[in-house]
Amino acid sequence: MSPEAHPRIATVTLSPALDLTVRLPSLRVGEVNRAGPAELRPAGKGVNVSVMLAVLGEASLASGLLGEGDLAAFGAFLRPFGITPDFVSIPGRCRINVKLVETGAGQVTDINPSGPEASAASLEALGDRLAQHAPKIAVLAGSLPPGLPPGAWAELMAMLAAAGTQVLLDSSGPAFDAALAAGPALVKPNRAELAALLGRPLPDRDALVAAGQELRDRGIARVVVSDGGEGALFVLPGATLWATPPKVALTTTVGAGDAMVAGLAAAIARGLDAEATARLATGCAAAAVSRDVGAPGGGVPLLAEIERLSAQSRIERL
Ligand SMILES: O=P(O)(O)OC[C@H]1O[C@](O)(CO)[C@@H](O)[C@@H]1O
Repeated sequence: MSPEAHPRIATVTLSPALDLTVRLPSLRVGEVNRAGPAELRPAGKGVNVSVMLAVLGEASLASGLLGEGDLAAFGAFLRPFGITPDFVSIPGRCRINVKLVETGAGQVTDINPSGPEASAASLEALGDRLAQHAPKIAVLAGSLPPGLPPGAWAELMAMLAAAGTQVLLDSSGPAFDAALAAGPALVKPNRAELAALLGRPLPDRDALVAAGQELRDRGIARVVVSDGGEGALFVLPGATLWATPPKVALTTTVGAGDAMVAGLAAAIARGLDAEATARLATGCAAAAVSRDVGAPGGGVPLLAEIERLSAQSRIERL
């Protein structure tokens, strides 16, 4: 089998989407808004992670549950990046997630509807397939489709445990909560998601660090908390760090967290130390924020830009 058939990293998206990105100077709610050309492209958290991994030179398997009517379009999008699509097909079409990028205020409004319903049998088929691939690392990312219980990620993790796969988890709400007990190797909530999980506000850096340590005490070896333009907290084996990215022009926040997760997956696959991990993940997120979303193919960042922003990120030991 070719090495590409067995990439060491798999991404799993249970509710992929076509992202419809519309750029306009400002959004006038309740009025007719005219905009330039819109862009529609395959996305969803794990899919975005696979694309960013490709930029970093890491082949990956993009898997998950995908509407049968979208398999061809996702395959055609992913293959040129060297990504191996391997979705379990479910009836219907995936959701269309709307991203309204206001160029004036530099803010993004996301509308993420629910996708087609998935069955327990489709999740089991996916778990079997992933266990056969036995990737070194699996990135489980995004929300759950209707039809699956909050324990869906935990169920997949149990199936991957026998294969010795390390799981990186980026989810939120009850699905995140339920997956914690299944022992992910890394979690990457943002500040709001972590506050929701712990049921208390996390108003400052001290509160975030305490919350990160709390998850470490629950047995999660790596806890990364993203905090927008402020940077991110990295509670990693041997070091607790805060990474601050250099100031970049904000084009879109869509996919910045996914880019950070890609950097984390690549860092673990490469055995990077804590500081190099924080640098790479922060550089990936900053490059995603400043990329030209209007460029053909959704403006995928260049590796050189990621390297520049990684090198310019400030790392503090806490
Ligand atoms: O699965 P969720 O949480 O609805 O997130 C999906 C959305 O998140 C993104 O992956 C950005 O993080 C978008 O591409 C996608 O529309």
